[in-house]
Amino acid sequence: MRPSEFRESSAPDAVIRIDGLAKRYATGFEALKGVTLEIRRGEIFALLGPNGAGKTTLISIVCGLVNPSAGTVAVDGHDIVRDYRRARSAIGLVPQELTTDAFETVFDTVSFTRGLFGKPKDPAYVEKTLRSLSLWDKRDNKIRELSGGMKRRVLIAKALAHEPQVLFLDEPTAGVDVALRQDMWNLVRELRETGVTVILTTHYIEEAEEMADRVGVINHGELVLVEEKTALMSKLGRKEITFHLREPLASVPPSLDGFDLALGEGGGALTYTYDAKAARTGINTLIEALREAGISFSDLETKQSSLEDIFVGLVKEQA
Ligand SMILES: Nc1ncnc2c1ncn2[C@@H]1O[C@H](COP(=O)(O)OP(=O)(O)OP(=O)(O)O)[C@@H](O)[C@H]1O
Repeated sequence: MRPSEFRESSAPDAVIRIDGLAKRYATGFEALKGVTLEIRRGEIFALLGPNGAGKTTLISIVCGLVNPSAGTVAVDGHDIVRDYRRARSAIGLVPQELTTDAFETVFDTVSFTRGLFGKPKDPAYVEKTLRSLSLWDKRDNKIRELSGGMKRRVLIAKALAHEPQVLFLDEPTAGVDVALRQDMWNLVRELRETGVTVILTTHYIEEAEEMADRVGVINHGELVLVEEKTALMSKLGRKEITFHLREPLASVPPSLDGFDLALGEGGGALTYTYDAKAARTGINTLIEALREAGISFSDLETKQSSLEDIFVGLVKEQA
């Protein structure tokens, strides 16, 4: 199966439906090559991918900032092209950095953003949002007077100002310290409790592991994998141990059949794949079995599978 043909079964309650989405920039570069994806209402979805994979392009199209070359996107049932305003008002976008409003107060900037979406003034809603983000005490502070962490919270408050159903977070913890990262993660979980669907982009596996219900991996403009987080993490937890043998083997002896082994380097290396998170990895038993089989090794090395390996594996599989 080619990555561009990747399809998941249709979700019963999808808040976003992306179908065959492609983007070719004016330079001729194909940033998206037919992405099909459904985001379920109320989930936290992490979009992972290396630099230049197409994450920002995908989000920008869904948010109406970039025009697609082909394909369709519906947000809460509204087509992003034909019914742009309604689709856009269902979305809150949290950018990476705050660029304006430095002299405005926290309360005013959030109220103003609400107005931009044509929503009537609702000081009670703004208060509730600021309280939920621990910003209420800072409501009369100017934004430039806030710490970096508080500024990030203001970005979220602004994105929530018009009561969107879906919140996009673009690299929410890029360049933030560990404490603030934990803080952001808690915040996102709390948002989900309120029924908001959250889609975040990240380079950090750890972030996806902590927060996401499902993970999508995008590479070279193609969605190469969409999986429940737990299933993906078990793949990421796999490790390899390679034994460099003193004497090359023609084949793996039958006494070692019970182990997940692969013979490489012309029979000179034996690689064992195991689950690093399992209570029993089987390494000790394997070493005993090797000794019993009279196989001795001169060196060994271990390797943790990374997101990169998963990409490589997926690309190979689908080539
Ligand atoms: N306006 C543009 N014109 C031409 N090419 C573009 C344009 N915007 C993005 N690209 C190219 O499209 C590809 C995907 O870019 P995109 O910003 O979507 O990637 P990304 O996954 O968000 O990367 P990062 O993690 O670095 O933010 C890149 O190769 C980029 O150079």
